Amino acid sequence: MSRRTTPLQDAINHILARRDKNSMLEIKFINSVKGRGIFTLANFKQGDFVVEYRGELIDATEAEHRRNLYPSACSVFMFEFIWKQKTLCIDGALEDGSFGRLVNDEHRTPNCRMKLIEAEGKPHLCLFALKEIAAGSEITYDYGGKEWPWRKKLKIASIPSGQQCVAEPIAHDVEHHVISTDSFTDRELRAECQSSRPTADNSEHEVHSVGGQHGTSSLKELIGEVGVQYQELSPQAFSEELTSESKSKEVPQSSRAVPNDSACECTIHRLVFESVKLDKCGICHSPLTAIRWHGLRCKQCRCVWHKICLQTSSEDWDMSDGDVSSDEEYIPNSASDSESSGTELSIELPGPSKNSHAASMPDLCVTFAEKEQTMDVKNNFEHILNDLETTDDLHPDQEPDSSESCQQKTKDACSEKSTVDISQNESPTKSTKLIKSTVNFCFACGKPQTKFARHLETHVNENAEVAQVLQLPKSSKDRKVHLERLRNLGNFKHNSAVKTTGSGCLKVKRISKKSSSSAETYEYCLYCKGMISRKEVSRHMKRCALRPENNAEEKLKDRVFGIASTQSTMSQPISSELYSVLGKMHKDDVSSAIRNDHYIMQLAQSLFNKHGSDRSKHEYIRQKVRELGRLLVTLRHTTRIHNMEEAIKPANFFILTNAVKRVSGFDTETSTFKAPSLALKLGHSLRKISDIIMCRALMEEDQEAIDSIRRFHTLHETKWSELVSHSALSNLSEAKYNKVDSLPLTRDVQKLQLYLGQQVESAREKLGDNPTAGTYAALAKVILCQVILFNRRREGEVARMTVKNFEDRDMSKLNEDISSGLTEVEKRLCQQFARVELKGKKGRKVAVILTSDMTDNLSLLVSKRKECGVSENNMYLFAIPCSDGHYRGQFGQFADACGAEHPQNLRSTNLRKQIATISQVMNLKDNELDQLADFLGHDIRVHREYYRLPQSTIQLAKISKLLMAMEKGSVKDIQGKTLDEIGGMHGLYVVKSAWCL
Ligand SMILES: C[S@@+](CC[C@H](N)C(=O)[O-])C[C@H]1O[C@@H](n2cnc3c(N)ncnc32)[C@H](O)[C@@H]1O
Repeated sequence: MSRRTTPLQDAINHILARRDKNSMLEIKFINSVKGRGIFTLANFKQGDFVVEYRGELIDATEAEHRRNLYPSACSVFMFEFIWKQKTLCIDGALEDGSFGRLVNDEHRTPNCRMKLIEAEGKPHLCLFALKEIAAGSEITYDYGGKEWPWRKKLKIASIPSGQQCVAEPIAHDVEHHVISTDSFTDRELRAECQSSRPTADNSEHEVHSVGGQHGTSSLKELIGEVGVQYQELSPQAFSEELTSESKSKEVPQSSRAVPNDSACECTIHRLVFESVKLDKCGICHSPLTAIRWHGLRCKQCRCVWHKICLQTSSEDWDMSDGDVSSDEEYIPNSASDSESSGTELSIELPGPSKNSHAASMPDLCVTFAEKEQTMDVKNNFEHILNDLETTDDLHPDQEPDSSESCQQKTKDACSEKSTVDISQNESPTKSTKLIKSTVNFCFACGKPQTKFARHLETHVNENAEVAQVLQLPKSSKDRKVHLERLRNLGNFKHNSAVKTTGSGCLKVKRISKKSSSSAETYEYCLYCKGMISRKEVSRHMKRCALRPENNAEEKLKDRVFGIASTQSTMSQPISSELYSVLGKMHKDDVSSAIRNDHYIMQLAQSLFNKHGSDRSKHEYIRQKVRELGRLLVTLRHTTRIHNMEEAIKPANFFILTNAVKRVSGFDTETSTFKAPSLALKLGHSLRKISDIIMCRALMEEDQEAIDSIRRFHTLHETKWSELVSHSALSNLSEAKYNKVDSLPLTRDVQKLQLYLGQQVESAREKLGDNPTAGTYAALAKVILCQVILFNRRREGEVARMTVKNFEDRDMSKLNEDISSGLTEVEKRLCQQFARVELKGKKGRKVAVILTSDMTDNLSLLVSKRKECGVSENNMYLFAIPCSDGHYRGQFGQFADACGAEHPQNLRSTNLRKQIATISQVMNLKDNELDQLADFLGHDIRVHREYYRLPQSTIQLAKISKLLMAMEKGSVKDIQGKTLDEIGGMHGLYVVKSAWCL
């Protein structure tokens, strides 16, 4: 009996294979504070190897160098330890899809413990189960140390985790003794796991020695060892650790929660509002994107945060200094100037963090309602975060309120409550907070302003548009309209950045008290670009001062889509026609993700540019973008990637492929996809998106982005096939193995033909007697099937035939010269039949032949359109009354009713196969076969390859004759004969052949 692999061996196997236990573990997004975590899919036993903390092994100097280079959110992944008297580090900053780097801290009841394992002469960090771990549990271990902010017993755990970047490496509680694979046995490991199960009180101090130094040290010794280890690892960090300790004693209780960033010693952050590029928010860790976003940066420690993240965690921050003004621009306190709209709002974005904010963070607005906290925050954040001021709703089309009345409203609102949390009425899952604001973002410099018109004066010399607007008379309507436009433009740009990065606050134009507070319920006005509640947007657009006169005919019902329609000179504008195409999608998180992703919308626009004029392709466009939308939703749920631009980054390639596999139902055990074609389609779409980003980068001359996309292309070309498409293609072809052919029987087809003929007759009579939408529909549906069946044409091609196609049918007389080459029967047929040309698959011209009866019936149908309620705008011949669509040629109901033996085989695809196959039996000449293929709209190559006698039949009936002849050694008998001719002569062999025994 084979021995069970020991945990140690198991660890080493996984180390050497650089593999995680993919079938036993999974990544899950927990909340925006903790981020992702690793969860079990199966049970683990005590002592089992769970996962390796993989990354790049580097020395202390390189680690130091990288720590200075990395944004703080990346350096939390650097895990330092001592090995053979040397300080080394595993740098897990690269999002390589491995699991170990995502395991979170738990110091009271961790279920795993970190061990050093030596394999191939190198140290590896591995987690082993401290106890039985049931499926569905989060894997945790004790990071060690004491100063992790999330451990503090404060109300929230929302301290910027990125802040511990420098202190973190020394705080990871890895065993500081090297565990050599020689001296370290599994028994020891298991025993050690048992003995080292930490208790709530002492877990932080427990360090166990195994391997070289067996036995357990006393607590005192261990604390000493940890101290020594601190000094050995990073003296600077150690002293900073001490400094922060002592500082925490000096500052008031509330400031203890200020992240003790040992790099900056910031107990008080000095915030400025800045446009940042590569840094991740210190709280939610997103985004890391080439697109700039607006964040608050501490002037001292250079850390950045999203405004909303900071707001949410602000109750634990000591900002007593109050120095939170921008470097260049002081943002005044509250009063809006006469030209500030004073009506703006900020909305927290929906997204992966939405629920988690609701679940795990204190509700900011509720917190502010508590008196003491309100004072703290008001004193310290007001200048920058004055979104929290309240003003009443204003209609933007109305004249703005005077500053006095605005202030009065502010006071009124404040007296009720410091802020108004409209979302409190909403369900907890829809926890979008609406925070009233007087801030507008300047379109020129991107900074938030409360005195917008006054601020614009600073741009008067550099921007002709601003100069023009500001020279208009102060109280003129024109000036107000143009200021409003510029205000919206700045907010629109801001929102675009927020949406692209997937996090932050959206500025909306005004809030409807009736409507939901979810950001998804806000849309853009096509004219002024103001963001308005969906319910009100049509009404607003009718009256929008910026609506051009020639837009009067524009259908206001057309959906105004989301913010991803970001219009920049480097991206193509999203057309209102595309909005209405996408507006027909089912409203769910996928469609929301689509409309809020800039590059999915850009891809949709490209598809629309190509195929938009063909209405039948609209569904295809929707399908394409929905595939990507599903991928994006998966990425958002399982990773920190929020948008397609981030997903396309080379560093995220593995994450992306994993997400594609997940969406396509990849099973790691069997290496099969549930939806292999989806995986392939996503590969193509991602490539297209990367091309779109490349185009933008080329236009912007953004070398960084160009290089990044080139690297992505290289990865896509070299790795995609290995990771995704190869398996997907094999799955697809394997699915066709041994598939039973389901060709319809000729007698079934005849029954169907007969039945359809009868149905046409009765439907025709009914329509003649009583022309209603119902009788019209009955005739349209049955003739459609009749035409499809007769022509063996693709269902969609006939169904999309237009009235014009029908009216333009070829009714010309037969050319005399041509007719001389035809037989009598053929001539008669030409006189009887009409031929209609249509656009078929891949834009090929295909023909439909109509018998004289069919032509008569279709003419009747056309003549009754108006009476039966078919809209004049509906161009389809088989139009649905009161709709702009057409009927589908579905045989199902007719096939069931006609008495066929195998009604399930009576489908348009099978009927096409039947004619193609029977044509083989007829032994048509090559040119005849090509004519048939042309008529059927088949690519000739495809036709020859696929629509012949079922391969099995050909092999059994024909090739076998050849093989048997060869087996019998009678090759000379079959010389010069076709496969068919061999038949009779060698029939005898069939019985005698060994092949048949
Ligand atoms: C090595 S990473 C772990 C993976 C991380 N959760 C992620 O999604 O990338 C360490 C970071 O995770 C977060 N973290 C780990 N344990 C946590 C806990 N118990 N509570 C809150 N945040 C935690 C902190 O932000 C920390 O800086």
